[in-house]
Amino acid sequence: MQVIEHISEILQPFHKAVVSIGNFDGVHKGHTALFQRVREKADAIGGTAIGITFDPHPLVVIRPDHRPPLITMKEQKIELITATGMLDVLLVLPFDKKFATIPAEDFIRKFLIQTIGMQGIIVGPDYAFGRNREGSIELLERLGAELDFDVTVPQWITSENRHERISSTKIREVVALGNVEAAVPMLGRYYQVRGRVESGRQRGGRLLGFPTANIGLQDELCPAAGVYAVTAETHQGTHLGVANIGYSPTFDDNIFTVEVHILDFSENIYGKQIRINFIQRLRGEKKFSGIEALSQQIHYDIEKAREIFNQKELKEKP
Ligand SMILES: Cc1cc2nc3c(=O)[nH]c(=O)nc-3n(C[C@H](O)[C@H](O)[C@H](O)COP(=O)(O)O)c2cc1C
Ligand SMILES: Nc1ncnc2c1ncn2[C@@H]1O[C@H](COP(=O)(O)OP(=O)(O)O)[C@@H](O)[C@H]1O
Repeated sequence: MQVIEHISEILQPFHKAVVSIGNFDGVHKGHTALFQRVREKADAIGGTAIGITFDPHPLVVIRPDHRPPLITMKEQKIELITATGMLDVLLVLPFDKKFATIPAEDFIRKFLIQTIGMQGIIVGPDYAFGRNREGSIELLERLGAELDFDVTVPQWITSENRHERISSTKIREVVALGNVEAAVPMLGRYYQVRGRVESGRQRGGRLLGFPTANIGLQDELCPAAGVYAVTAETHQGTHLGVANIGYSPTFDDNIFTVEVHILDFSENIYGKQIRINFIQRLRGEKKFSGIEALSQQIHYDIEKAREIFNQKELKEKP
């Protein structure tokens, strides 16, 4: 799949472009289903399957106070869309205030038709884009009749066990509540955060006997404070781990951290990139009477996490 991040790289329209446009935050199963339809339609006409997304998320530019926490940052979004194997081209359009003022009709005529060569578009049932969300399905259908492109609006995709439609909003809700398991059928994978290992308060290893790799989050969605069974991906591969999110109330410094103790691991990974995949929530954060009580509880957390990994058979193949 070709990734294009600057419009100037598009030198001529694509051959029979079939497109889907969206933020695709999370690249969840609903998004994958749309890409599948794009692939099928492109194959049917011998055309090019194209995804169009924006960076940063438009709300970050238009209404920063209403910006949603992101399920996937740009890098992971591109990786996941690539991994679906369904698209030929992904356009990641730089979104800024000027872009936000383009009337939807101009965007369709000048960009989608003239620049891209669009012959078909597939969008979800509530999709609208462009200034003031003028780019409605009605507008697409009206211009489709005039300019001769097809508009396909597939049904909502629902998750198998929840019977409700899959959406980035729903995924944000369950993850924010710590119900990371509920996100799995919607995402088709575990919820993941990524970051560079920063130095913390030097308590984990020395004081507690459980060193933790601390990472800082920016715009990402953060699971509710608490303790989780996780897998941690380092440059060495995938390991089992226990993560703690919150303020470590046993100590009084009141600093928010996202940290992971990686099981059976003793390397210095300061400055390295790691990824944390959330398998299951174990408990909420608690204030303990002291270091010994907290340390004992972390032992129990690790036992519980190992049981979960064994049940899920994550041990051999996390
Ligand atoms: C699995 C796990 C569970 C934890 N649970 C708690 C908790 O319930 N309450 C708490 O105050 N701190 C908890 N901690 C956080 C420790 O207090 C924290 O790791 C320690 O302060 C080290 O911080 P540092 O990495 O910045 O040195 C937990 C840590 C881990 C790894
Ligand atoms: N099993 C492990 N899990 C996580 N980090 C580990 C582990 N073993 C060693 N480390 C290293 O130790 C560091 C954490 O030690 P810690 O005492 O908690 O200090 P800090 O306060 O800087 O987090 C990690 O950033 C990592 O480089």
